[in-house]
Amino acid sequence: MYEGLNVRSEIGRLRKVMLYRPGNELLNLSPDTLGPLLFDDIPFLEEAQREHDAFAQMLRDEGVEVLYLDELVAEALDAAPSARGAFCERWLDESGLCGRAARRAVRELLDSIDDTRALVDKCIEGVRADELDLSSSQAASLADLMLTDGNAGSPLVVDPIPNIYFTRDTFSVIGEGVSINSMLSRTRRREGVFGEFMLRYHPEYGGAPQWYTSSQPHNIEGGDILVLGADVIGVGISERTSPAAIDELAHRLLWGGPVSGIERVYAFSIPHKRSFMHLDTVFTQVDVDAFTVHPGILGTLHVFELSRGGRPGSVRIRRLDDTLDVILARALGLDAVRLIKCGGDDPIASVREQWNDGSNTLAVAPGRVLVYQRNAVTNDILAREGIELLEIPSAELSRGRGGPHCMSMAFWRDPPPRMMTKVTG
Ligand SMILES: NC(=[NH2+])NCCC[C@H](N)C(=O)O
Repeated sequence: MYEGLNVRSEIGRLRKVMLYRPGNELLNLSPDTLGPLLFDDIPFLEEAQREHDAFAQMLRDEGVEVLYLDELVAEALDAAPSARGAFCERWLDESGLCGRAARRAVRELLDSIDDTRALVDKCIEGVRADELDLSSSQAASLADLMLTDGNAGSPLVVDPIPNIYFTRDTFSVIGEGVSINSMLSRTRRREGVFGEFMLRYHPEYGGAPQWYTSSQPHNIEGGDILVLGADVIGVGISERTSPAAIDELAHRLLWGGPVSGIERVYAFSIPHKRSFMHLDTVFTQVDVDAFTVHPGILGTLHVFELSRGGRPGSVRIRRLDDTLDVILARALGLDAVRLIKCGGDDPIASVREQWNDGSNTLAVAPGRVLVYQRNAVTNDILAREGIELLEIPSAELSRGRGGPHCMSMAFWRDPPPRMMTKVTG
């Protein structure tokens, strides 16, 4: 049996996590590209790195092994003789480069980098025209000429991949397998290449069962996937995740070849707007029976429960329109859960702090969570509710619109003290 990954809750003691430390890709952001690259501002890189290092150190101090995405990808590329070349070609296919000569020149640039981790980081950083040996005499097409003459309107020939520090999104560990997600935006689809190669070739993590693959046509993003218990997950039907993708993921989890252990999938319909970008911006679990939530989600929700139907291969869908606390209690097999409102009852603090990921927390154990320090109102309330907080400095990291949960992909968690598997009602 495959034994590299194991996540069966959001709160069991965290043993291993994958992060990515923001790098030079943030220096290739410019005011004109912020929109398509899904950033709201340009972070000050040095400070963002200091904050990220503090985040990683807090995790290590909690006994968590911290892995870095670019290091894992480099190890994977070094593990198989043809992997590096195949990776470069796949990355070039996704790069948006059109000219043949430009593509050749970028490939030469990549081939000139000996160290594999430096190659991976270069692919994340983006490529500027002035780094290439590409004069108009070598141009092989109109697309090349536009680049060499500086007519393309940007000094970059390949865009950076700035959202890669949100390691939650491009693939998701569910049980012992992964969902390799199919991202909605062009900029984030390019992140998929890194996870894909890592999960194919890495000596330890390659070969995990795949519950979804990025070649499937429907969009799904990891921020919408919450592993609520050993046999139950929640998925947001959101701007980024389509109901058709949830159908396919659920079918595979419930009926697929390798046994996933998943018996129920709860699909939560959430508004299609930036402050509700993913399910994990709306709520995250902080204790066995407690969640921090965006107050905008209180009220009746449209939720669907997917489970195995009577006939082989069929999926039963039950519509459960109810409030979040009732649905989560049902999903976890508890009599009740506590919902702790981001920003409490203050309408301004609640939207301000939710915008800065006040309800996006990462549990290292039941009742012990990492939060952004800047969300002081929410943090006070969490502390009063008995939650132990580890506060991450967050002036710069938060500008990418993601918090501790988005910035981490759990690889291994111990089972929580009480496995939550029973359906009530
Ligand atoms: N799991 C999350 N909530 N991730 C946040 C991702 C933020 C990123 N700027 C985006 O728009 O895609």
